[in-house]
Amino acid sequence: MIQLQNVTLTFPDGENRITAVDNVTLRGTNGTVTGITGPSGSGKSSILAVAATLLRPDSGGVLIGNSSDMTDAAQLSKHEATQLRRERIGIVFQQSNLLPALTAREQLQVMARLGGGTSRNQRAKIDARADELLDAVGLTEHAGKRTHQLSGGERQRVAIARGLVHEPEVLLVDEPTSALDQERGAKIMELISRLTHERDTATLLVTHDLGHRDTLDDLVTVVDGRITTPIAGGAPTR
Ligand SMILES: Nc1ncnc2c1ncn2[C@@H]1O[C@H](COP(=O)(O)OP(=O)(O)OP(=O)(O)O)[C@@H](O)[C@H]1O
Repeated sequence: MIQLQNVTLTFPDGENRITAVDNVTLRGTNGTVTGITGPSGSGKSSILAVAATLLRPDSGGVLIGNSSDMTDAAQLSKHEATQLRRERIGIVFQQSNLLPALTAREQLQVMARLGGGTSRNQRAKIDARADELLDAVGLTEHAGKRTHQLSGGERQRVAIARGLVHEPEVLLVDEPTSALDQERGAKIMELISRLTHERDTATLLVTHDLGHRDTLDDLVTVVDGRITTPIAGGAPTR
């Protein structure tokens, strides 16, 4: 589970500060995809960056885990936050940031080794997991291809597999369909939904595109940094 609790985030804006996230409380539970939608500039990516521990909020908590093993990521040092991210959070952000020199399989192996050990046994386990995930996203045949040899949809699938290879509890996805046509976008959303349910991750997914509403388990709308509408059993607001 991930829960943002009364999170506020501001950025410097000349002599003032702009409030990008305004007292947001939002919960993502295991095995569900929670969509976050809203107009451009409303604070969606900022919410995701706080959830990813990439930005520390001015105030509020970022609770990760279940009640027996709960961490407030907002209280961690930079080093501790990096460690938490490598072990417990999967990130699939815009422009999937795949490394051009690596094959699809290597992208996953490198990511998994950052969080795991380097013994021969651990490496073998990581390699097996990378192959299993490439299979889960339908890319076994493309495992040896480098980034420029893959289509946009294939790159997005590698990015999703990479986000899951260290078996995170939380998966954070920013606009996964923005570079894809309707059909490929629908496939990516179905893939994220299936993997979230199968792997029991708490997935937060930012999207403009409500054409894929059916693949979201919950949906919240952000306007001016605030959550305005929990829809159909959506997350709580404050
Ligand atoms: N690094 C930054 N420095 C200053 N202001 C920022 C920074 N990042 C975001 N902002 C501001 O914070 C607000 C929220 O931005 P954010 O990127 O979170 O919105 P968004 O809903 O994700 O937008 P979009 O849908 O266009 O990606 C905006 O007013 C934006 O200009």
